[in-house]
Amino acid sequence: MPVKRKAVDEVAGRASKRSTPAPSARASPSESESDSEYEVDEEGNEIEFDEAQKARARRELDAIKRFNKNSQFSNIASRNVKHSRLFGAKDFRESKLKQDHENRPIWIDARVSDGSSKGPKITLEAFGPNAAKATDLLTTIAEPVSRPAHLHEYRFTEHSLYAALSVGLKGDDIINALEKFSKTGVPDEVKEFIYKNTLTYGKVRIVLRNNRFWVECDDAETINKLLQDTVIHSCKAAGAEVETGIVQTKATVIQGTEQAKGLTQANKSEVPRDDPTLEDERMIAALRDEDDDDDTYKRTHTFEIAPGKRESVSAQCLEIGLPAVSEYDFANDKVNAFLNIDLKPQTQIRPYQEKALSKMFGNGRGKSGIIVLPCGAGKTLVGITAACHIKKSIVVLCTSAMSVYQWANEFKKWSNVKEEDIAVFSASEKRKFSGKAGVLVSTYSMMSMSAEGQRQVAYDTKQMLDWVQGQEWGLMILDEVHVVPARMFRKVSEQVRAHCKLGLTATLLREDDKITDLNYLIGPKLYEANWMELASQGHIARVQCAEVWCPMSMEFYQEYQKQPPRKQLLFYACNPIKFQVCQFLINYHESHGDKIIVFSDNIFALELYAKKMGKPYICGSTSNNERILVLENFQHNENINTIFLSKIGDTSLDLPEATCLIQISSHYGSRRQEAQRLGRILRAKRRNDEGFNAYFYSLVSKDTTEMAYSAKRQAFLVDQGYAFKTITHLKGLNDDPKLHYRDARERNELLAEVILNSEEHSKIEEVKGNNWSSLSAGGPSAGRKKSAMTGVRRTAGSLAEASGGGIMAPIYAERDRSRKKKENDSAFFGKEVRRQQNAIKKRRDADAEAAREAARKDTNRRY
Ligand SMILES: Nc1ncnc2c1ncn2[C@@H]1O[C@H](COP(=O)(O)OP(=O)(O)OP(=O)(O)O)[C@@H](O)[C@H]1O
Repeated sequence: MPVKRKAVDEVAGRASKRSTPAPSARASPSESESDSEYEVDEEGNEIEFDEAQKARARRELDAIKRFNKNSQFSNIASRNVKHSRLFGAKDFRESKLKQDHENRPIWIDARVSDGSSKGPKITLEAFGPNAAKATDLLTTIAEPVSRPAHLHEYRFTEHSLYAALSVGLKGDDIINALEKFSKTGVPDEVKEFIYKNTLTYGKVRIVLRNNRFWVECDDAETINKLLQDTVIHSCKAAGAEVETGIVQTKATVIQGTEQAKGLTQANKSEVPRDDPTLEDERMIAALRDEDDDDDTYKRTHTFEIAPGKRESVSAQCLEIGLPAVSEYDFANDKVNAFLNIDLKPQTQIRPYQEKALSKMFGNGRGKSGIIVLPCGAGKTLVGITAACHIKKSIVVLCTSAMSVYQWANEFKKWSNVKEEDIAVFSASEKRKFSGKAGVLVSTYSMMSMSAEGQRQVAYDTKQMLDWVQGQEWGLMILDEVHVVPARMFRKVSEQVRAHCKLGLTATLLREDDKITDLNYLIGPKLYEANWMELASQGHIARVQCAEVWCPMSMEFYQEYQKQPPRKQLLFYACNPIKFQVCQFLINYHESHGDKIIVFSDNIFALELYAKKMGKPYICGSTSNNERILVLENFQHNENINTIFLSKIGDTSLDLPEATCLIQISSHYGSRRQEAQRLGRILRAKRRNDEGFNAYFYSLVSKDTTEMAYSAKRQAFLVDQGYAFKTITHLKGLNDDPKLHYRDARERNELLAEVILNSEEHSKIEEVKGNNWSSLSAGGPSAGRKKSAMTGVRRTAGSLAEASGGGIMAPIYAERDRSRKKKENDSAFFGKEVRRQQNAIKKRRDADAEAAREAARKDTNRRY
């Protein structure tokens, strides 16, 4: 029996088999009419209409046209979208679709600014034909804003256009490519925006070669214009003249790629080229960084800048509308010592890692900027490959002492760098490399301890800082770059004279607006990976996300409403129904072979849940040995399938066994924390098993402020394409006899505890002494060795800061624990003091127990 599919549906805006236009799109009637007369059978084969059917279709079409003519929608369109603008989104109905718009996947919004952000917006139909090629183009010329499953949104910015220029594209190339992919043509406003930003950007380059700065331009006219400016002219090196020469602009082959290993291009695993209708191979080749022999060499005009005048030239170039970009010509740097470092032969970088690096080394020179890859996608290897490419001294800055050792180990794991060529600068270890060039790994806080700083700098630290200052560094790698505030970065820049900077992060976002600082401090975002694409390729796990609504039990909700906001947290975190949901999910996933991490920022709730369910937990106060024990058991003991973690487990936790994550209390509306936590299960070992999914549950107490926070927290992940399902009811929850808090007495006791503790414990954890060395890639035992070696304590900045809400997320102050211990041990009255402290503690515990008992009785009486 044939299934009728009339193309009139399409005119009415409904979906058809042939095309999937954007919801508000309407093809011009002539195009629709020519398409209108067919039907398809169950196999999908087209069948011709007979005359009667054609007549009926025409009548329906006429009716729809009449309706559209009279409808309010057609009025909006004819009024040139005067009102639709009020709704924020672009209405494409007034745009004329191209004849073959079905083969073209992008919509371009003509508006250069929508009030909140600048730059034209592009919407990509990720399901349409040519979407893969259009994605290649858009990731090269625009910034991804949001990439859910079917419709992706991008935006042009000055920086994204500059990044496009740096891989050899020109303004005309960009417009021509857009024209090919666009359904409606490139609006004039957008062309103007592209020309304006590509005409000047990249025309002037400040190149660092052999420790001397040069101004470089492609055309003589621009260099003459610069020299006519009195300020720039005065910054020219004494006796320097304009030199004209040829420079190599071809991208060098990135190590660790198949190309580097001499494999043929034909064997490359890349996005398939499925479309013969679009023929601009040259543009596509540029996007894919393929060989383009014509562009290998280019003529340039240069003059040298006088020592110390680089900043002035840069500022003046900006002033006269010719912003200069900085490049490091490392291949021709004969002054700085060569570092013998290569990736090990067996190291193979992944296609997205190669793509990210090709943006950095697009024309054979090093450009500073930021690479954004999801947690667990291998940022470390990207940094190491960049180091192997530059082959000069490298400095790596991380957020904690633990990461310092991880980076040093990863260098040894992936590259052939010699042990003696790796220097470490942390609170507990200060080791220089022996040769002229090497790799130094340190923390932001160590490196920003300047002589004029607030803290007294120890002698060996000062020695080390002087040594760092006395070197020229080819590349500075900034790990977790989103946490670095401008003032700290300036301090670091004073210490480290780096020719090129690479920032690495998974979440280029903070709840304050400090993230834009990174643009001018480090450089533009060079590459941002698509989380969903990486998941579909098996590089990170596929994750099902769900928000589970947990109604508050009646007695809890009554008390919750009476509390001031600062005390409410404990009520919604300890909601007995939330507890039951958590227990139910744990039972369910354990029985399905999952390993589960439960996260709680609130320590009272963490302990309550973990103790009641008899599961191990780790928080800031847990000793290092205990942490290692818990984690080792989680990894290797089949009876330990669930652990509870406080926020100290948000980052740096490498537990590929974990396949399910449940969040019971979190840091308000922090999008970053949500993404970092999700990152803990993205590395799941079983990610390539057939049909495997990891699970991320966020438990939210219904009708509380937690719901608003939860929506905000999810925003970043939703933009990455994760769909959060809302679960309002768990089947079987009410009938499960094993669940706690099923009877009112038990709930009342819990309520009494919560009331009693709400003053003191309605907070989230302050991270102190967080040493995650045990969680490194080397596994728990590696961690044990390291922690014994380092013996450092780290205290974090304020909590708001840690989530990005303040000026600085974890600023770690490191100090030697052994010294503190010695001080305590040598205290003359040490023993007596400890005895008295124990007595006081015992008395306090007894008082607290008595108060708890009284409160319990009181609540039992009331409910
Ligand atoms: N090209 C590659 N080949 C094989 N393994 C890789 C490759 N790239 C990364 N990995 C592995 O992926 C895992 C995650 O890498 P890494 O720790 O660098 O991720 P990350 O992006 O820094 O994560 P996070 O943001 O959570 O710190 C590591 O076990 C690493 O060895």
